Amino acid sequence: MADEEPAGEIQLALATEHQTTIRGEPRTVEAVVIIRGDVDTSKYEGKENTSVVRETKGNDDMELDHQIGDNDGDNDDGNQGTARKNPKRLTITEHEGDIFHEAPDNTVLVHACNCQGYWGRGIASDFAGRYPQANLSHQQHCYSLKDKKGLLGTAQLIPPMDGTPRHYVACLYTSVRTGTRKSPPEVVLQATGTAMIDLLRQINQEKQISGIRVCRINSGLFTVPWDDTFAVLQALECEDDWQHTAIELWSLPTEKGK
Ligand SMILES: Nc1ncnc2c1ncn2[C@@H]1O[C@H](COP(=O)(O)OP(=O)(O)OC[C@H]2O[C@H](OP(=O)(O)O)[C@H](O)[C@@H]2O)[C@@H](O)[C@H]1O
Repeated sequence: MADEEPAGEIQLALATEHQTTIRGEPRTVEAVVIIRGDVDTSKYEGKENTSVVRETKGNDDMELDHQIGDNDGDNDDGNQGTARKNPKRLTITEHEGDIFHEAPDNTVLVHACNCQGYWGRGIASDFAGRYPQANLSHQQHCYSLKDKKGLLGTAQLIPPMDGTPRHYVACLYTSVRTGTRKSPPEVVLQATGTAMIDLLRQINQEKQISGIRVCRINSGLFTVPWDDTFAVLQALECEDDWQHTAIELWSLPTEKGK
């Protein structure tokens, strides 16, 4: 795990400059430097496209309630502010089987992620094996932010970049960390709502998407009861002009009926 590595610095020169948007702010990153411990970072001052990230220790999850999504009280995420009459909801269909199996080109495959930039275990490790370039994009996205927990409650939609079949990979940042330091369930659930809306907004700006497949996010290593996450998804309010509001929930045969 990153926290256990010795002090020092790691430089990641990105193969291609990375364009990303975080909370509406466009960012361009060409190199990432990860600092651990007492390292002089003054040589990186003025290098605009270099993101210098300092790894921090300590459990910061409890600060997060105040940092999820847009908390400025306006109504720009479709789920805050004044209630809408008869809001459009997601159409959710349930499917049994492997989420990856025969997924058509231009399907979005959705999973939940920590904000640290690694897909270590669970279905995340399957994504890492199948989509190595998308994994790199995910890492760059996380390391482009000085304070990674700012990703909580946001989503990253990664376009197809690993050959065929052409699949989009979507990361819902629903917990800052993982393992024993994962975010508490109420934080994960709140983040799931805002992240899913963020993802749907991005999906609905894409022209070629053919479908959206979601696994039972949060219900494995994040240990949030599936019914709670399902209720969050059912309650989401979609924008009226969104074309993509149908999601497929894929459950493994062992999970069906639970
Ligand atoms: N092929 C397949 N098709 C369909 N469903 C499949 C499947 N394979 C597994 N599932 C199910 O997919 C759900 C999610 O279960 P997971 O435990 O993976 O994820 P989660 O969302 O609770 O937690 C996220 C953290 O897990 C990772 O691990 P690390 O932190 O990296 O170590 C990440 O990086 C995050 O941090 C469970 O219902 C699994 O049965």
